[in-house]
Amino acid sequence: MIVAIDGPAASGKGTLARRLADYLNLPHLDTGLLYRATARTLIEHGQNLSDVHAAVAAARGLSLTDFDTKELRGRDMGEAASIVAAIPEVRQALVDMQRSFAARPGGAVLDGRDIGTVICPQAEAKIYVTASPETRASRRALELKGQGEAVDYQAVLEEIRRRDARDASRALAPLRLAEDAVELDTTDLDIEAAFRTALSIVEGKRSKAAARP
Ligand SMILES: Nc1ncnc2c1ncn2[C@@H]1O[C@H](COP(=O)(O)OP(=O)(O)OP(=O)(O)O)[C@@H](O)[C@H]1O
Ligand SMILES: Nc1ccn([C@@H]2O[C@H](COP(=O)(O)O)[C@@H](O)[C@H]2O)c(=O)n1
Repeated sequence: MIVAIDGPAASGKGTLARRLADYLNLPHLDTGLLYRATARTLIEHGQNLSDVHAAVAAARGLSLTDFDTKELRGRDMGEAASIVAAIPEVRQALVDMQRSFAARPGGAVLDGRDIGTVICPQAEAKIYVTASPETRASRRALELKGQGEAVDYQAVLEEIRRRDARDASRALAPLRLAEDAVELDTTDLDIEAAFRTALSIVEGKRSKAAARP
């Protein structure tokens, strides 16, 4: 079964995707890492984030095994990733890798911005995770504080709003709710409650798929 989890920045996609993948014993791909790693390669080589040729070469050179997640997860890399992610040729260069991952025997859980709409429109379960921008910013600020970073809540909120606006307004594969996705607003749900709700959505879709002739 393919489970597609999409949603805006810091909505809890990754947390839910990891928990669901563990529970369902499926491999998980955090597709944001692909865009973050593409941006990091450009930065490391002193190249411009809007250099289409260099960005496509960086995206094509990626391998799913060489992600140093901790470094890629930084705030600056999130912002840089959203700039390269707006380049249609970069998105195109990353499609096959994501689809191959999703096509693993037994299925997979993928989280990102366009999984249910573009990468895996055939996914059996699609969840669009949201929460208010203020809630997302406080959760992210708490996370960063826990990692020892000095955090300005207002700056985190602005970053989240800016990234969402860029992701939702790009020409190719913008962030949006797939027609057949279930929206899960976690503003008033803790992680456990959000996971239970997500799991019930997935299990509902799985039983429906199994009942189909
Ligand atoms: N329902 C929830 N209640 C409280 N905290 C949550 C909830 N869901 C996620 N979090 C926390 O919010 C933060 C952001 O979650 P997470 O990293 O899963 O979001 P994301 O959507 O994957 O982020 P990004 O878009 O940056 O990849 C984390 O610190 C996580 O522990
Ligand atoms: N399927 C995806 C996944 C991510 N992006 C872009 O990457 C940025 C970083 O993603 P995170 O999930 O790690 O925060 C994100 O802001 C998007 O611009 C994407 O376009 N498509």
